[in-house]
Amino acid sequence: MNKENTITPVFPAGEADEVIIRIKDLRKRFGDNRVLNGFNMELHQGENLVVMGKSGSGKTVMIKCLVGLMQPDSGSIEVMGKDITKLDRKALDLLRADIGFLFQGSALYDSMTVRENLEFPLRRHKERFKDRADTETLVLEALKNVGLSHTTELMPAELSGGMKRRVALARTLIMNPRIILYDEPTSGLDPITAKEIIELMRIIQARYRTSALIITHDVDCARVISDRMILLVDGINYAEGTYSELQRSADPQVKAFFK
Ligand SMILES: Nc1ncnc2c1ncn2[C@@H]1O[C@H](COP(=O)(O)OP(=O)(O)OP(=O)(O)O)[C@@H](O)[C@H]1O
Repeated sequence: MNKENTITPVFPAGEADEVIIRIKDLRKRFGDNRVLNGFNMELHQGENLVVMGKSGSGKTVMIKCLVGLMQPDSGSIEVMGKDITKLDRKALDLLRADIGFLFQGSALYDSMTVRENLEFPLRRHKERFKDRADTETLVLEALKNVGLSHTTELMPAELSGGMKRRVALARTLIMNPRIILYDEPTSGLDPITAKEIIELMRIIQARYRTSALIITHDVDCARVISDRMILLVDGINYAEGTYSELQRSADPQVKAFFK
């Protein structure tokens, strides 16, 4: 991938081969509907991993299991060395503070200004941030990182779709997460705005050395952002590799993703 080498990381990188998330033999069914049938995945430090799967293939179910919102039937999920299926609520909450989410719809609070939207997670996790710079500085820094320094006093209704997503990303970054989970980060955006968001994701990964799991249908997004990809078919990690490796595959199920 054509990584930007002019970006200075603000946090020291971890070990490149350190596994941040390890999912083993994950299984989940709803009645007769066997959604995950032994899914395996490893996310490494600093990596952008894209998971692609058809609609209804179980991507959301996998993410919900990963963050402890859904209990799998079996399998193990280790996040930064902890098996999340065995954590109590408090420990899970603590772990979740290291994980940033950028989900469909961005979900900003409509009645709050951009500044208040960004302050919200900081207030919620006061303990965690007591040693960091003051709120004002953190908010401005996060907005600057997404190119929206001028929007602090605006309401979400005054922002375009792309700007909303940038603010949502700033709100995620302000938490200084080690992992970011993106669920369809470009859905609903026009191609140019989608490109801008992808570029921003790339810059953020380079600057913050976050590890990112990206769920997308968007082949262009996968091509630009992914270091590695997993294709989820029939509830398993059907194929894995770089974008160009997978694109060259002769397997009809793999080819179908690149049409
Ligand atoms: N709580 C639930 N109860 C019953 N079935 C569910 C539940 N959650 C998901 N499913 C089923 O699991 C399957 C996978 O759903 P999931 O939302 O993970 O798909 P997806 O790959 O994220 O699809 P999309 O790309 O359209 O968002 C679907 O058949 C869905 O109906």
